[in-house]
Amino acid sequence: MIRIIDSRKEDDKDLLKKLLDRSQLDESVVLQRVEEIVSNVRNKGNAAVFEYTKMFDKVYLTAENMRVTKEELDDAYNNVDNELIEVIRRAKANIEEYHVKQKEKSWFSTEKDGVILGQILRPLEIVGVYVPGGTAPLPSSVLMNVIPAKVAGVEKIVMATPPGKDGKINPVILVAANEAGADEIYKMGGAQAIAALAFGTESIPKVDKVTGPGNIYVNTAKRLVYGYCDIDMFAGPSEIMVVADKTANAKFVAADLLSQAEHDVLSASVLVTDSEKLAYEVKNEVERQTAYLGRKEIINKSIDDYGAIVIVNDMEKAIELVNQIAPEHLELCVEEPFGMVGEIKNAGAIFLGNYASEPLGDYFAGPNHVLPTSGTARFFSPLNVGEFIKKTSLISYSRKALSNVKDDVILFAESEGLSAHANAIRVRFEKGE
Ligand SMILES: NC(=O)c1ccc[n+]([C@@H]2O[C@H](COP(=O)([O-])OP(=O)(O)OC[C@H]3O[C@@H](n4cnc5c(N)ncnc54)[C@H](O)[C@@H]3O)[C@@H](O)[C@H]2O)c1
Ligand SMILES: N[C@H](CO)Cc1c[nH]c[nH+]1
Ligand SMILES: [Zn+2]
Repeated sequence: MIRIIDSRKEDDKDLLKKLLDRSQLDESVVLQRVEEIVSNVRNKGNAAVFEYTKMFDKVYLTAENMRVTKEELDDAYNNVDNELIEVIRRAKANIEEYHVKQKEKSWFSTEKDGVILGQILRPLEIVGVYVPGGTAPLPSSVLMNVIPAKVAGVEKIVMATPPGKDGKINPVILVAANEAGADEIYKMGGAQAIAALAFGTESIPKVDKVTGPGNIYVNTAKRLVYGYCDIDMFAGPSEIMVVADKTANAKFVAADLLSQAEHDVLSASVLVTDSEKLAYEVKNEVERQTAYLGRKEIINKSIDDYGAIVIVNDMEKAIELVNQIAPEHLELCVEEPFGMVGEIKNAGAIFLGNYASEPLGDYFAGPNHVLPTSGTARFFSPLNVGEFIKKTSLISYSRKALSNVKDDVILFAESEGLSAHANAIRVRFEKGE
């Protein structure tokens, strides 16, 4: 049952703490477990991937069956409705259109006296994208990972996703991967998949970056491989925070809270409102709607553990809570949502008004749904085209230009005791040069 916290009368500190740390597992135990998985995959390659896939996914992988074949892709098209394939194509078009706008360009600027400075942008050559599949296969996450990589111009996109108990990948996932342009698809999940992508195995190419959401094992593995390759962010169990005033529709708000609660028992769904009437209406709606939804076990557990309706005195307090929690998704169901948006410092994605329902962003609107969770929207951004691009600086100076600044550089180098640095400048102005 969703609890009501009246922050006008009681402390909300516990709620904050609970929402920001939802692993329910001892972090050091998870870390130790994942360290072992990552190191075994690094040292033993395929054999370790097979062992962990058998252990966690109950599937027997071999070097021959771990990669999705052309026949499996063709077969997937026979098992997915044409109508759904068309929806995937329309979603792809929207996501592509949005992400193309993120593309930055290389630049060069010519300063005075023969100085040319610039920045070259190049796509990463090979990336690994992780598509979660433990609690539900998520074809929409295929599009959200692969499309920005494609728009960036990445040459090879290697996808990993856990196989179902039958050893197969969900056909909609395969269709989405093919439509979006994934180059290779491997049937593996969890920490072992992240390690295999980061270090490579006999069958899996080593990648420059791993992106994508996942559970605590996936995210911990991403942290451990960071530096051997790049990663995007911590994208863990889904979250939604709704800020609503008396103008909001209780039915809509409850439905949107439940939409994220169904992802995972660790998902968080929080309403903050200055209307006591709305708070109780939403509570009733959450119960009424849960009764007719699927995935009840997950919904009930996540709502019990990480669901809350917080009544606040005013919207200032609501905004303070948003900025402390830094939610993955924030809905502003208030009379003037655009008036409030400037106050929000920390949120992965902001949905404005009663008709920008969170699932619209999950599937179709265009912005990326791979978003930072557990308070990390304080410093991480949504997955974007820039994540698949690296930058190189360019510096060109004429003799005259260097001569203008040589004394400054020499003095600075000597202040660090680095005489060879100073010398490299000085020799260029010795007699005869
Ligand atoms: N933040 C985002 O952008 C975003 C987007 C989509 C989904 N999500 C979240 O991603 C998560 C997906 O998690 P999931 O579990 O469904 O799928 P997952 O693919 O991340 O994890 C499944 C894998 O976990 C591994 N695993 C399971 N139990 C293990 C154990 N005890 N020890 C070691 N490894 C183990 C298995 O190898 C399995 O293949 C959900 O919480 C969902 O809310 C987040
Ligand atoms: N809401 C998830 C991100 O937290 C993304 C998703 C995929 N499918 C449905 N929803
Ligand atoms: Zn969702």
